[in-house]
Amino acid sequence: MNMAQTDVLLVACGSFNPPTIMHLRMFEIARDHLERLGQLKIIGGVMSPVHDAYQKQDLVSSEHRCNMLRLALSDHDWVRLSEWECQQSGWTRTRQVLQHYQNQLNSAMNANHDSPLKRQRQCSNRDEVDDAVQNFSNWIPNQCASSGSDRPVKVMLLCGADVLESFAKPGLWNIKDIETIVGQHGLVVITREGTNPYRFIYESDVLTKHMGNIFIVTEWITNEVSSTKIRRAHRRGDSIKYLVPDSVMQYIQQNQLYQEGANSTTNEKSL
Ligand SMILES: Nc1ncnc2c1ncn2[C@@H]1O[C@H](COP(=O)(O)OP(=O)(O)OP(=O)(O)O)[C@@H](O)[C@H]1O
Ligand SMILES: NC(=O)c1ccc[n+]([C@@H]2O[C@H](COP(=O)(O)O)[C@@H](O)[C@H]2O)c1
Ligand SMILES: [Zn+2]
Repeated sequence: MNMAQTDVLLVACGSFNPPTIMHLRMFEIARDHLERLGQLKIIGGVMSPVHDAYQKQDLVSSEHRCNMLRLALSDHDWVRLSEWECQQSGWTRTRQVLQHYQNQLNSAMNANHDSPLKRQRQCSNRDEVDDAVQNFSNWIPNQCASSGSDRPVKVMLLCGADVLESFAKPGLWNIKDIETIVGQHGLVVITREGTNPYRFIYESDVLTKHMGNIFIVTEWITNEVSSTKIRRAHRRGDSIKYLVPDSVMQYIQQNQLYQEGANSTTNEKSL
């Protein structure tokens, strides 16, 4: 392995209402691209569905969304579901979400090895270490838990270019949060129809300042599936097979999600 490599955990935040094949593809596209560049090693991925309090149009309960993600990821070898956001008392800003995973990862890595920190904690606060290991094991990539490596793992945000462009929506993102996300964590952005992430970075001082930490990944095998389009198709009785994992499609049918009448009469935005 190249000694200059940094280990990375990719975290995708979103509604996943429902999870689509593109949500899963994002991780593949990102890993291929980043590993080809040579400096980053992707040791795992986490899908972190947003809390019900996010109150996006037609958002089904986090219980359903987590169940669907669990099914979608049941045989995934390197991406895991984290229910942490959904278990909080309200919506958590993305900077705090990333910070949480980074903290968990740091303490669990320390707990995992016979580090001075672990020895210190064994004397003073054993429960905290056990908690970290417990929570850690739910979403931690296997190779990380067993790597025996003392190298830090960097938590990066994985998103589509529409989320990057939402940084400019007045009142939606705190500028300090953006600075922390791009400056300390880093951003992996998958291109999406109707977006121009290169121009968007050019037009932003803070993004330009941290552009070394922003990776734009062009999806050449374009696929404009979105959860909105899935909900719409299902509501109209059209097939959604091959657009969501089969297990997710069955779950939607069994639980009668996204039925006719469930949506508003307004036109839904596609991203
Ligand atoms: N086709 C796609 N190409 C690139 N990124 C995508 C695509 N679909 C979803 N994403 C990304 O997945 C993450 C989760 O998004 P989200 O749950 O909003 O899915 P969505 O398909 O955009 O759903 P909705 O239509 O309800 O907004 C976001 O970072 C979003 O940009
Ligand atoms: N200020 C913030 O931290 C902020 C603002 C808007 C959306 N988000 C997050 O971005 C994701 C976007 O999801 P949607 O694309 O489904 O709206 C969600 O996980 C949401 O929590 C974060
Ligand atoms: Zn979206």
